[in-house]
Amino acid sequence: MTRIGTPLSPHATRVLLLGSGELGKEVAIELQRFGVEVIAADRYANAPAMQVAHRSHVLDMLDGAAIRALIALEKPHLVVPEIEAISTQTLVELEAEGTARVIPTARAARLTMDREGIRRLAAETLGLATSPYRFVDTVEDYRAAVAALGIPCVVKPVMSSSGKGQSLVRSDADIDAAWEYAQTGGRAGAGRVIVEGFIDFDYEITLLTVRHAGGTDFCEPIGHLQRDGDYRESWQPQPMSALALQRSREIARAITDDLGGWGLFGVELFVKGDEVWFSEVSPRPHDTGLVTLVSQELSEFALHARAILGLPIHADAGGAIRQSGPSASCAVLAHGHGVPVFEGVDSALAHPDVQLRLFGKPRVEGHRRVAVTLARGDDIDTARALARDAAAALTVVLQPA
Ligand SMILES: Nc1ncnc2c1ncn2[C@@H]1O[C@H](COP(=O)(O)OP(=O)(O)OP(=O)(O)O)[C@@H](O)[C@H]1O
Ligand SMILES: NCC(=O)N[C@@H]1O[C@H](COP(=O)([O-])[O-])[C@@H](O)[C@H]1O
Ligand SMILES: [Mg+2]
Repeated sequence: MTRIGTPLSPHATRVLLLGSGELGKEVAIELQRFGVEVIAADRYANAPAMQVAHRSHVLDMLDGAAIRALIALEKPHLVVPEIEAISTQTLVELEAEGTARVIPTARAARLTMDREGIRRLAAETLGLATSPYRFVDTVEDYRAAVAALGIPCVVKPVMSSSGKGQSLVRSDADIDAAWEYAQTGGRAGAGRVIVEGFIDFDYEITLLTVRHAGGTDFCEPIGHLQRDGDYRESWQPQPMSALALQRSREIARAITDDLGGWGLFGVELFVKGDEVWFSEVSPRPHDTGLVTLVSQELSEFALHARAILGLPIHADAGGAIRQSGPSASCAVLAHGHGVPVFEGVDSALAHPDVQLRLFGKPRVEGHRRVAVTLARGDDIDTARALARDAAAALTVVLQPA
């Protein structure tokens, strides 16, 4: 029997979000709908999820003592990581002490924080197909890895996300710049790098996989387009051969069973014909899964909220979560410095099958995703075109604070 209390009372069910970006904002909204007391934390003030939480905290989440103090103060029933950049070692300790229940598990947060942890688990322990890879710490070892894996290859800091510090080495001329970018673009400064052989896939997917009290279920596959290692468009369902879908589900089940716990995972896979490679996994809602805000009755955020609370999730006879038909999302990026102001919001919403989320990020310094457009269509191409057109109708003006 699952019980949920009343927020802001001694009987509250408290959830602490570690990370408060656009994905956490939607999770917070879904938890609010169940009357959960939501506490949002991040490295900066007025982060998107903080704007819809009961209260918030600003801290360096890579500082273990700060995480420990926050959990001692708030005594959350559940700790929900929303980004990778957290002192996950502290989460492992707090979970072992019985002080915190981490979603899905502290070990999953620790392994996926670092590309080395999750890659060695997937490829070496579970024997899943991945790109060939090497981890290197010095420029000499890096050059040897590029020579061994061949060009093209992909270079990434072990601690980074959304393509930060990532490059595709297409020729000898790119080798040194890719190393430099990996040393400066990672989230934890200079450090270890993964060099991956390039997979010449036909398409790539995110297979949203939800582990819940009643078992494991899958969403329809989400296709996506990435540029500079960051997502620009996603759509659902991605057409796939029956065999490729079956293999994708087998890989997703293997990796999520090993990580364990309850919650929604984004399993990233490369597909060529019937062949499938594991790329990486987020033990939390995925940016490409923003499309589920219009493509599913229960979005990935609603599924995450249900799963972590131990509530029922229902799949259809084919084993997939109910889906509403061809849908797409398009990321809106801002470039420059200042406070976003969105012009043309009415034009973006001129079509009846288009929706929009403006994240409310307080500032942009450089490049930042600040909104997403969402569309339904008779087919994937129509949905994608509608989402792109809506994004093009928006102008993000960056104003002085
Ligand atoms: N070995 C590879 N071969 C071909 N393409 C790759 C390879 N590795 C990465 N890519 C491309 O770069 C994209 C981003 O890579 P990856 O998911 O590892 O980065 P990330 O920084 O973790 O991104 P995010 O946090 O948004 O998931 C992939 O979705 C894929 O399009
Ligand atoms: N690919 C991971 C991803 O999309 N994460 C999402 O982006 C936010 C960080 O955005 P920011 O860099 O603009 O602060 C995170 O908090 C999360 O919501
Ligand atoms: Mg990725």
